[in-house]
Amino acid sequence: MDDRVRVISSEVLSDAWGVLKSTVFDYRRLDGNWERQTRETYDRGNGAAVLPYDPARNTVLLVRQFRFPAYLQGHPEPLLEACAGLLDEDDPETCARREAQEELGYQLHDLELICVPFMTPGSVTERLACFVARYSQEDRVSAGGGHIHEGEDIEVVEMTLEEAYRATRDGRISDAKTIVLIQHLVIDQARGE
Ligand SMILES: Nc1nc2c(ncn2[C@@H]2O[C@H](COP(=O)(O)OP(=O)(O)O[C@H]3O[C@H](CO)[C@@H](O)[C@H](O)[C@@H]3O)[C@@H](O)[C@H]2O)c(=O)[nH]1
Ligand SMILES: [Mg+2]
Repeated sequence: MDDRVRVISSEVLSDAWGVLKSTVFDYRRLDGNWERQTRETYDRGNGAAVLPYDPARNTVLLVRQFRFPAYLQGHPEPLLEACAGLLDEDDPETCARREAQEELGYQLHDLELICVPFMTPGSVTERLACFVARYSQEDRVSAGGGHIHEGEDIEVVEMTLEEAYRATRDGRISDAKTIVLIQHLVIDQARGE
C-alpha cells in the first residue's frame, strides 16, 4: 500500500493512557484518483488474550470485570471475557501466561496461537494475539483477581464449554475476542480435534 498512501501531516490530539492522533494523508483510490482524507487513530499498544480449556472436565476459565466503555454503551453488568492484557514489553505468549497468573491465578500449559486480529481496525491500531491453552485444577497457583492498585476487580468464572458457547448466543458473553476463542474450541471439538 506504500504507493497508495502519502502522509501529509499528523497531530497528537491526546497523549495520556494511549495516543490519539489525527492524520491527514492522500490515498489513491482503486480508480487511480488521489483523495485527501483525515483519520483519527488510537494507539495503546498491542495485547494478548488466552482461553484456558480443561479437556478432562470440558471447562473454560473466564474473567468477569467492569468495563467503563461497555457501561457507557448501556451494558448492564461487568463483562465476561477471556483473560487478556496489554503486551507492555513482553512477547504475546509471555503476556498471556503473565495475565493468566495475575487475573486467573492459574499456570497454563500448551499455549496455541489461534489468530492475531485487529479488533477495531477503523480507529484502533491494536492487534490482539488470541491463544487457547490447557489447564487443570492442580494448576491453580493463587486466587487471581488482577492488580488491586491498578483498579482491577476481577472475578474468576469457570463454566463448561457448552455453557460458554450458549452464553455467546444469548448475549451473556458479548466480547469479541472471547466469542472468537470459544467458537474456535467448539469447532475443534466438532471436528474431533
Ligand atoms: N489509569 C488508567 N487505567 C486504564 C485506562 N484504560 C485502561 N486502564 C486500566 O489498565 C489496566 C490494563 O489491564 P490489562 O489487563 O493489561 O489490559 P486489559 O484492559 O485487560 O486489556 C486487554 O483487554 C482489552 C479489551 O478486550 C484488549 O483490547 C487489550 O488488548 C487487552 O488485551 C486495567 O486495569 C484497566 O482498567 C486509562 O485510561 N487510565
Ligand atoms: Mg486484563
